[in-house]
Amino acid sequence: MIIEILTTFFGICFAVFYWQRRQKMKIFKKMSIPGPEPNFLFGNLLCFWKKSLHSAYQDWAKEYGKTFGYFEGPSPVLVTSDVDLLHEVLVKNFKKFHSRKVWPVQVDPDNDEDVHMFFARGERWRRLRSIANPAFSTVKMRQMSPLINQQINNLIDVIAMKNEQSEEFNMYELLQRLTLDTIAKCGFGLDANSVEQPNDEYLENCRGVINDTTKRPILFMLGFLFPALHSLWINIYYLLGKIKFNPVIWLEKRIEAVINERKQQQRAPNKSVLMDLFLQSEWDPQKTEEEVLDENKDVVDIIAKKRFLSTEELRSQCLLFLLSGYETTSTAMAYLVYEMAANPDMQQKLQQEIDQHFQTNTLEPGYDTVMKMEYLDMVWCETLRKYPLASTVVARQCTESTEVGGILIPEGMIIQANIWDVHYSSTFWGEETQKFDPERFREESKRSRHPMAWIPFGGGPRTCVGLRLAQLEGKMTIVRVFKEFTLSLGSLSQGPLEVVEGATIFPRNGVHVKAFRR
Ligand code: HEM
Repeated sequence: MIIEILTTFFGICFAVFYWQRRQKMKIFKKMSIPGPEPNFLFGNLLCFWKKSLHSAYQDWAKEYGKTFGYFEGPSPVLVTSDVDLLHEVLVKNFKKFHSRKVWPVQVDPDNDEDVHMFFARGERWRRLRSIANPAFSTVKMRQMSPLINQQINNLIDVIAMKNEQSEEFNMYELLQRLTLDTIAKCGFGLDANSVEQPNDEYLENCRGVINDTTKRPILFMLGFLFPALHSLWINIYYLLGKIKFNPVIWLEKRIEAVINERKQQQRAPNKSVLMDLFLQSEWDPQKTEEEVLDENKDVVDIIAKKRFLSTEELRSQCLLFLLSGYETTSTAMAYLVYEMAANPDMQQKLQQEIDQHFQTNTLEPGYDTVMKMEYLDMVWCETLRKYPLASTVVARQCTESTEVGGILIPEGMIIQANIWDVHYSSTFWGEETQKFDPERFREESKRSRHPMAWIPFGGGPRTCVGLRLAQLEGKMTIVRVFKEFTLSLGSLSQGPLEVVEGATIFPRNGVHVKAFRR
């Protein structure tokens, strides 16, 4: 009898659950948006078991057109490579699309304390972003140039050594070390030298964070399948971190120690160090909101509030900059190096431009000179067109139902930009989109192109805040490496470059090269 009652009870629960899911999954049909048929439990998530997001999106775009819908568990995601629709969502209607996609195992963007700019939304995002923006101004970039040059010196020394020993080496690995040292110096005033120290703890743990999602696939899958149980998944995540080593928690603690050390030193803030800018904005945790506002009577309340970060936000913001400063720029440079080594004629052209701007070997390229170099810019832009390595993060959640491009988007729906499809579209880039061709970025062709045709850094008010730093560091490094060396592909990087998707899309086996002194 009890067994029959239990069976009936669970049967009814399952039927209700099944019916509700199926109802939710009718949404794209009601909107007349095509897409792959979802499974009632997984949605279309099982497709990503074998394929990365960006390649599945490209395949689906071929089958269903520029705009289609799929499901992550029960959550609908509208994917689009329609540049007008993207412009509406990212730029024109930003007010209703200011939120990013909320991942199943991440902090609550509105209620948790330790939220950084990437996850924040609404007013909180506005405040965090307005504090971070000045750190990436042109003036700051000029101030950071000498610090970046110091870090590149170490890289050049290592390449010179490899050259003397006629050794093939993984340039991607070295570039990761360089970008970590640079963000450590420019971001936190730390003298790291992971370029010359193979087992650097920061590097190991940053790599650990980037690979974190792939280490807990079951937890992340559960999070996608049952998003309503968000707080359960996040608690399990932290619990696992206590039982088993978690690099995120390790880095958070180290950052906290660095913050405390810097506070105790009580020295004048260094204008070129990001953390000092944040420290000046820290809300003294001992003070109440009224006291802070009282001390800032000269400014209107809301503006006074806008100037401050909580201690938890400060720590999270620093961790965000450490990770984003390290991973993305090194990957972009690795692709650029690969293309230059694979295309010696273009490498030679780049070297000619470098030689025109820098006559001697003892060069210290700064912001103003590298920004003037036209061919370097064309090579940089074409690299990011061919390899939009952070494309999967360009997504927005609709916070208020609205019509865009003739489609009524309901509140809560995710709009995902299909950047690979845009960057490989023959409409903007001609027929040979697989070919690496910097000439696409000659000034005159740039002018006539749609503003959303090239968006490796995303678009609208939430576009990448570190764009200028990435560009400066990337270009300065390339100038110095190719001024001194000619690179050719090593035996381990012959053949087409295989890419793999993690936090970014990166070369699976690195970029192996041989260096020859010029
Ligand atoms: C080549 C290098 C880089 C690429 C390709 C890249 C790409 C991106 C992309 C696609 C986004 C999402 C934009 C959107 O949703 O519209 C983003 C956001 C962001 N990036 Fe970068 N990035 C790079 C370097 C950096 C660096 C060096 C930093 C900091 C030191 C940084 C910090 C951030 C932050 C904080 C955000 C979040 C902005 C917000 O939500 O307001 N990025 N980046």
